[in-house]
Amino acid sequence: MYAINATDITKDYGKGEVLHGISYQVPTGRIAALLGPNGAGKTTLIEILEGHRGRTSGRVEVLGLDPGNRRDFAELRTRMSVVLQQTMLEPNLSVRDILRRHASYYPDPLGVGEVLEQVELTEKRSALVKSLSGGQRRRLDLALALTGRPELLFLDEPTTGLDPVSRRRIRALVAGLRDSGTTVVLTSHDLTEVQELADRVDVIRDGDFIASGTPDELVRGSAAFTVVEFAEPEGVGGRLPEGAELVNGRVRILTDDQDSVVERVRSWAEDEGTRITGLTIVPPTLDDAYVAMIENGSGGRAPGAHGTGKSGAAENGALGAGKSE
Ligand SMILES: Nc1ncnc2c1ncn2[C@@H]1O[C@H](COP(=O)(O)OP(=O)(O)OP(=O)(O)O)[C@@H](O)[C@H]1O
Repeated sequence: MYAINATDITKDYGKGEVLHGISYQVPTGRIAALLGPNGAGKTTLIEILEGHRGRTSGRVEVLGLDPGNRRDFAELRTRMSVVLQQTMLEPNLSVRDILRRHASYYPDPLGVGEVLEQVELTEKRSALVKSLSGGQRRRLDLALALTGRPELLFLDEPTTGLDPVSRRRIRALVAGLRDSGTTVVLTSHDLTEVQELADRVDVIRDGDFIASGTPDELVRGSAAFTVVEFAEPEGVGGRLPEGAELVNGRVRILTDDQDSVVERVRSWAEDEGTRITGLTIVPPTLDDAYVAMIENGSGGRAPGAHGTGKSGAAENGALGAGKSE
């Protein structure tokens, strides 16, 4: 079952296509992250899915409804929520009043107490909106989005500007939503957050998908390397293992096969009659993989983990985005 099933979407604002016949699927109850550089087409796609922007061509089903159809859109508004990066709220209303008013727009809203508890803002229920801190304000945005018990939630940079504790709380909240069956579409430039939360990631560039998969699949399939490092051994006269470089007193080797590098380093040390100390092995992160992907184009080391447009989506069961023929 897909919460979102969009095929062959094109968008032309009048100066040529910015989305080139792309397809995008999000299974129900998953957290899907949409990544891409500035101007890639993320907002355009998301707004088409939300029904806030028309498409030039293609088919879109969101919760089984067409957001481009006026009647379907009216129903969708009661079943999905959007949390934008910045929201305008009346500064002189209290948290409680703003939530009460918002609840009146939905057929079966959560109670104000319940939703405040969910976002851990209960102690601020009587506070005015203008008196909230940035993190508290972000939690109020989420509370508003959750009030209508959405089946689908679009979240734009949910934790930007928050302190680490607030960030962790919001991430836990989002993960909890998924666990209770809500589908979440996340746009974030914080790839640690994406790696932690997302069940699947789709990367868009210049209006086409260039990679799709789980965070692990994208990391494994990328051109990003594991970094093997150890302290520069004494008494080796500046000699280093093959492929190594010296960086700030540490010997560094970049590899996509850490086991054979570690083996090679061990036998090198034996031959040199020295000991390896301070060995660290740091696997690539989604951040590394993403940067490699954007800088190198769509090429990767593991075919099938990602690919261009249609092939990436079609060949791997975990994948969902691509360009349809
Ligand atoms: N209203 C508009 N009129 C004309 N062109 C637009 C409009 N909105 C977006 N575009 C163009 O469409 C392309 C995709 O823009 P979009 O905002 O979807 O990218 P994005 O991936 O969300 O970027 P960012 O990360 O910077 O927000 C860009 O070339 C942009 O200039």
